[in-house]
Amino acid sequence: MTTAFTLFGMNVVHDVAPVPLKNGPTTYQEYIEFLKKQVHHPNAVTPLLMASDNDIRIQCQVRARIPTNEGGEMYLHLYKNNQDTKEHLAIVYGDLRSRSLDETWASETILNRIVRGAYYGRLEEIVAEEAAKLTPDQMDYLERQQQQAKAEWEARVHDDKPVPLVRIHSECFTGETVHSARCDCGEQLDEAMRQMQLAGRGVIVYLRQEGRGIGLLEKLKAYNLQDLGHDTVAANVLLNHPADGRTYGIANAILNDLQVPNVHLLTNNPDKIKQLESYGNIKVLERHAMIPRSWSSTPSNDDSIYQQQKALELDRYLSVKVKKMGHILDLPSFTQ
Ligand SMILES: Nc1nc2c(ncn2[C@@H]2O[C@H](COP(=O)(O)OP(=O)(O)OP(=O)(O)O)[C@@H](O)[C@H]2O)c(=O)[nH]1
Repeated sequence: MTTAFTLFGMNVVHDVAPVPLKNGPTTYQEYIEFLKKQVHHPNAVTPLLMASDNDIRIQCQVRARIPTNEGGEMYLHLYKNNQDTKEHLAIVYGDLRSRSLDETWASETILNRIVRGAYYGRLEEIVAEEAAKLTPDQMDYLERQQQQAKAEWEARVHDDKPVPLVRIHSECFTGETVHSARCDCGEQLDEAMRQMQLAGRGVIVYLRQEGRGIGLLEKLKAYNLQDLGHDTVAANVLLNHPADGRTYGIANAILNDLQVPNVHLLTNNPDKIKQLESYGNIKVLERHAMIPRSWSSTPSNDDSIYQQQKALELDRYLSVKVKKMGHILDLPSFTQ
């Protein structure tokens, strides 16, 4: 019983004392019915998707806090758009806010807003054992606390905030989930998160463009062609796909929604910079190189044959990105 209570029974940390409870539901069933009305308000409607300059429409539909193993935390933002059916994400560090998430939906309750993450400040449990005592007064309490938290957030916002670190990262199930050593994707994602956590501010736009846009099915076929000796570019082409089929219009719209007109972009890929800036609303003030970990030190002869073989595959992949895809990276002498 208490699990359901803690799901919805959250509040913003502030020094406002909870209002005394009165006229509340008296049974568990009454309490659940009361909360359901707040969460699934019959008249709450999704607003029209937000239009951006390039006619790509996106909307942040939900945001949630994610604590990480390293001790920091970020806010995951989930976006819908009018270009595809994918759930693109923004991993946000620090005080950046989504315009489309913060919009007020018709007839929504304060609990609607909290459940979809459009709240200010921080949430903490206020309801556990005594949940059945909750009353509509509790909603007024949340309402007042949110107004206060929003006012505090607005008072803290200054124009002179540092330019945020930004990474536009394409999904790589093999590199990020099953830790494939064929590519550096997992390593790059971890490094971007590490740097943003350290800086306290930043965004990783996580695009569902698996396999440079060809999808996992085709990427796995491409891996078999690579095992026959074709490189990562040739394998795509042999399967009748472009070497890189990705676009960055949705990333541009997401960054626009998060109100970051200037960015320091973590990338080696010139195409990302060119495409991102082509819409005219976002400027890449600095590019920060993503140097592969294995290229920042010379490989050791003590490595096992297996490790050397693995390193060879990754080096080949990285070299092709430099030689054939124009990535901006110095090739270490041992790959030439
Ligand atoms: N088709 C194909 N896709 C691959 C292969 N290895 C990795 N990928 C995909 O390549 C993409 C890499 O994305 P990113 O790391 O965002 O971009 P990048 O082009 O390497 O550029 P930066 O990392 O920003 O320098 C992901 O979508 C991976 O799934 C491969 O061998 N074949």
